Amino acid sequence: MDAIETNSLGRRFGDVNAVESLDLTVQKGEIYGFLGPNGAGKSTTINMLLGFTPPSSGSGTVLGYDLEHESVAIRQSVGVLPEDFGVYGRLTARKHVRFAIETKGADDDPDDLLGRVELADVADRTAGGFSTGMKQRLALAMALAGNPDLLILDEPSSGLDPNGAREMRAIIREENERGTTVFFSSHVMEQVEAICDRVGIMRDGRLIAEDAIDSLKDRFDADSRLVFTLDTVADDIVPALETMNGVTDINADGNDVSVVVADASRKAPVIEAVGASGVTIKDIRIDDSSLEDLFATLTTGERPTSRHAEENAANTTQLIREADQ
Ligand SMILES: Nc1ncnc2c1ncn2[C@@H]1O[C@H](COP(=O)(O)OP(=O)(O)OP(=O)(O)O)[C@@H](O)[C@H]1O
Repeated sequence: MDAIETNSLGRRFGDVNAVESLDLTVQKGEIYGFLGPNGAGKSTTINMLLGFTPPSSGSGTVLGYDLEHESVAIRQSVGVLPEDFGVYGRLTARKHVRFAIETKGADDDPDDLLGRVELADVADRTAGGFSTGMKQRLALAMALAGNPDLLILDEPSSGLDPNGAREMRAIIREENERGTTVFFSSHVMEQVEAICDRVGIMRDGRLIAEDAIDSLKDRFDADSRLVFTLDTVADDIVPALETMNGVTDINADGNDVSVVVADASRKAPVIEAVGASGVTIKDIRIDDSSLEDLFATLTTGERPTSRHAEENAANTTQLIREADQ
């Protein structure tokens, strides 16, 4: 049994097809990133999964429960972090969590749940004075009540600074390592690339791609760019590279030569060819397509226009990966 399965699930609001013919499969134990720009249909999908919005067509199950007829059981079994979560300013963190435990009819120790989100030290403080990151983590502690097999997190990192987002990712990973399936929606691509096993990308109510991130990059011809800084650019180097198999674009600018290859396996032959041409390579920079590029390609049909934006995206992803290690 999959954690989430939908079959041709759809929801219309008047003329708007908010979600259309959605076939989604989230396997047990995975971290699944549900991506899409504003208005793509992510929240409507989550609301249907939780039984808050009835579907106009199709069907689905969450943890084996039918989403139309067993939504109470779904809400009892799933931990949810809603996008618009608000705290009760005068209640302590512990009281928030105790409330969630009682609502679920569970018997967790509130301090244990607060410890799992790094809030044990502030259990007696009122939540009104918490930072955005602390509020998000408090909401996550509440979602953990009842030891859910599935966590549905709607934009869990929204409004967080890089440190807050990193803490959130570490906690999500820990919960996943305890065996919890995680389904989270986001439009922050780097967050998803840094943590998810698989992603599904929504556009205009439809799931336009679903796969492991690396496979998605392969499938959508994500390219790699090599930027060489040479001691001198010999006249024949650009024509020689142009004839190489897999090279799709070349630009020479001063002593910099930038070469785009269609897939990552073509990088090594290009580096060898430049080395063998007799020039001295002073520096090589490699930019692999990031999920940000892929997302832009899939959701707008265009590659990012600014090289700078691409570099930023690649660098940010790298920084997030390094920071998480
Ligand atoms: N209650 C509603 N009544 C009318 N239209 C709605 C309603 N809820 C959603 N929609 C429309 O359905 C489409 C999908 O919206 P949805 O909120 O699911 O997208 P989303 O991907 O979650 O976007 P965001 O990232 O902005 O939250 C949008 O065109 C939205 O305007």
